[in-house]
Amino acid sequence: MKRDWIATARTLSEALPYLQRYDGATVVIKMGGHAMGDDTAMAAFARDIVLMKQCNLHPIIVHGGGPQIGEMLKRLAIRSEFVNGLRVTDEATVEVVEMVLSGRINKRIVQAINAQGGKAVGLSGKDANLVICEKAMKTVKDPDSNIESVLDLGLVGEPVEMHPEVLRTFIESDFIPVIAPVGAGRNGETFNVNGDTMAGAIAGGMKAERLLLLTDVSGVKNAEGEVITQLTRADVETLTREGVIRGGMIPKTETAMKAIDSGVGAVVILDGRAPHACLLELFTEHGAGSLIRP
Ligand SMILES: Nc1ncnc2c1ncn2[C@@H]1O[C@H](COP(=O)(O)OP(=O)(O)O)[C@@H](O)[C@H]1O
Ligand SMILES: CC(=O)N[C@@H](CCC(=O)OP(=O)(O)O)C(=O)O
Repeated sequence: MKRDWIATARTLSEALPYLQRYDGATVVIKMGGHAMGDDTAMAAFARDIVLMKQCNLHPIIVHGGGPQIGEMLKRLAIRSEFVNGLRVTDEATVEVVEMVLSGRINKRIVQAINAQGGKAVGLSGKDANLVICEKAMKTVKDPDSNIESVLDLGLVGEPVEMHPEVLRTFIESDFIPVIAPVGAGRNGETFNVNGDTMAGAIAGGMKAERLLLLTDVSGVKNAEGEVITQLTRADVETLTREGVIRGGMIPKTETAMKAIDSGVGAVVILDGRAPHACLLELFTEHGAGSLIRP
């Protein structure tokens, strides 16, 4: 028993250099819909976020909710399809997307953080014009003919303008922002934004030290299924061309590249279902997942 206490004290002591490194740092944490666990796992995640804030880090949470949107669309008998990890979104779909993301999921996370003694505030890209979007224009290249075509994904938004002042105000007053990936259009449209894309835009706008993308795999895997611990831009391009990075991993790696170009210190793609994933990544030498840095 005594030895356990000493080990606990040693772990706390070993956190000192990391606490010093991240003192006052902004860390954007994106929790994917697949990484959201049951109430116990959510409470543990929320506790770790409150601990970070207590240690003078400034966590900003951006969440997804793809599987939960999918369930609701199914109940409402609305068909849905994904192209390159993005949901083709019509008017009926975007209504459901906003309801599920800004409503149920956002408030679940807010409540979980508040239950641990934090002060969380739920927002979407619409609040204070945080994230203004335009219709996403995605191009795909046919690998055989090399011909490029533009995809029409409907009301899928690409962030084009950020107004992060509201986040700074909240952070300075010790609030923890929890952001749903819904964006405002310039002509009153509501846009469905991929959660990773939203997290990247927020991290870029805030020049965050770290962007953590929490998902349901332990990192970016190679063709043999092994996690690649460090990735360069060239690695990402090759793996995507070869189809090893596909589906939901495409918006994550694209986001990582863009975030780094906008001044984010580093991006980590890691398994959010692992207990204390964020604390291990930030405060110990046992960081897990795939690290992408400039
Ligand atoms: N090279 C790869 N390495 C790891 N996962 C990959 C890769 N290519 C595709 N994936 C898929 O991407 C998924 C993560 O994306 P997604 O389902 O959108 O997660 P989230 O809901 O957490 O955003 C993984 O569960 C995996 O099936
Ligand atoms: C355009 C687009 O695909 N939007 C996503 C938004 C939610 C999301 O990104 O959720 P995850 O992080 O859990 O995947 C969607 O409709 O599913």
